[in-house]
Amino acid sequence: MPETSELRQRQAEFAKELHGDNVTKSGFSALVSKNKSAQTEAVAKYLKHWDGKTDEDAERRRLEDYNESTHSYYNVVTDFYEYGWGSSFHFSRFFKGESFNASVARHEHYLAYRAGIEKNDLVLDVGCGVGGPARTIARFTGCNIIGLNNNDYQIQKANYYAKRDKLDSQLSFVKGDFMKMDFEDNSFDKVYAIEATCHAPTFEGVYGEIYRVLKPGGTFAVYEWVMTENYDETNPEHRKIAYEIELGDGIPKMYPVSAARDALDKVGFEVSESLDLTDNDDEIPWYAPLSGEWRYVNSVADLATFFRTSRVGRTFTTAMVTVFEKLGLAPAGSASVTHALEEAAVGLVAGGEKKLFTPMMLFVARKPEQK
Ligand SMILES: CC(C)=CCC[C@@H](C)[C@H]1CC[C@H]2C3=C(CC[C@]12C)[C@@]1(C)CC[C@H](O)C[C@@H]1CC3
Ligand SMILES: C[S@@+](CC[C@H](N)C(=O)[O-])C[C@H]1O[C@@H](n2cnc3c(N)ncnc32)[C@H](O)[C@@H]1O
Repeated sequence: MPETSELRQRQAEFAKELHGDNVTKSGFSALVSKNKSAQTEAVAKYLKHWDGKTDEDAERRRLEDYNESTHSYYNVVTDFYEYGWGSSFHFSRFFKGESFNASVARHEHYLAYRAGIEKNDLVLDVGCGVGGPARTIARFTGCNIIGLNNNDYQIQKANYYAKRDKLDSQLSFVKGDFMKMDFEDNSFDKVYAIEATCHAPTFEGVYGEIYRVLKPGGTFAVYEWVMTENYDETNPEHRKIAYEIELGDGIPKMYPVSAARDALDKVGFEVSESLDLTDNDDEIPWYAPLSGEWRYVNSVADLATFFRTSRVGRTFTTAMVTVFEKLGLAPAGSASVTHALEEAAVGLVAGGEKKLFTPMMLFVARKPEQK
């Protein structure tokens, strides 16, 4: 069910009740500052469909509730993401000698390069998070970016960070559902999406909206989350891994790469690139931080990140949050969020190791000039 004006208003009011007005906090200090009853409600809204079932009816319920479910997911995980990962909520390739932050930035630069983004372009970032990639790409290209996001808390943070970094003349972040955008047809020179459109109930729905708002001749570039051609939905072990990724990452349904590729064709794009960036012989795999393999650490600066993302670090965080919750310092339900995130980590690493899943299926597509 796409966003309605009533849903938009209700989500904005709920976000204010849950997070308050202070978006400068992150991590644990943000967690303990939440309105406790609102946080418990947000956790329940996120987890209500995750009952272990993968039958058609369960999938239908999750797909129908995609907007509220994803909005709730990011209400309860954003502070954990910033604490454990930073302000760019995506994976990247890693190269020896390159720091975690350098890898993240290079991954964003590469997408901007493949999208052909130029100075003064008006660019749409679909599912913009707290604006990490938009800040990097705006600095890298000199373009102007509008970030679209259906999570109020993240939009507030993104606008705050843009002002803090003196990028607010190039960047703005607005509320909206990428399945039903408020933008006019043919509004943007370029569009990109980084690990966001996988939250859509259908690729055709979100890609169709992206096609509509892109100018004729414009380019769309995306890092998409898909199951690879090795994935077999009828294989219980495979389906369990996909379910862990869906549950732990707030995704109503993980689709195969063919579904994304077919959707691009169906809505009218001319696809010039379709490349799984994990299909390589990199010494350090994209899931390295979640694997807990310390041999992958490239620099002292990365030790804190690798600790927080490793199984040991995740267990420590879960233990801390559990104690905070028992002492009444953290809202009820906070520990269950860390358990869901643990499922995400386990499913993502398994999906990566078995080559059943990729978080960086690169598609580059063009909207034809008007005939
Ligand atoms: C949800 C989508 C489409 C993309 C997000 C990709 C990643 C940024 C996240 C996926 C799993 C997340 C986890 C964490 C940070 C962000 C992710 C890697 C934690 C390391 C944050 C700290 C917690 O204690 C453990 C989390 C494990 C999962
Ligand atoms: C994993 S985060 C990636 C954020 C950002 N692209 C980055 O790389 O940091 C996915 C983003 O998609 C947004 N999102 C999910 N469903 C959405 C929807 N229906 N409409 C707009 N944004 C949505 C989430 O709120 C979140 O900001």
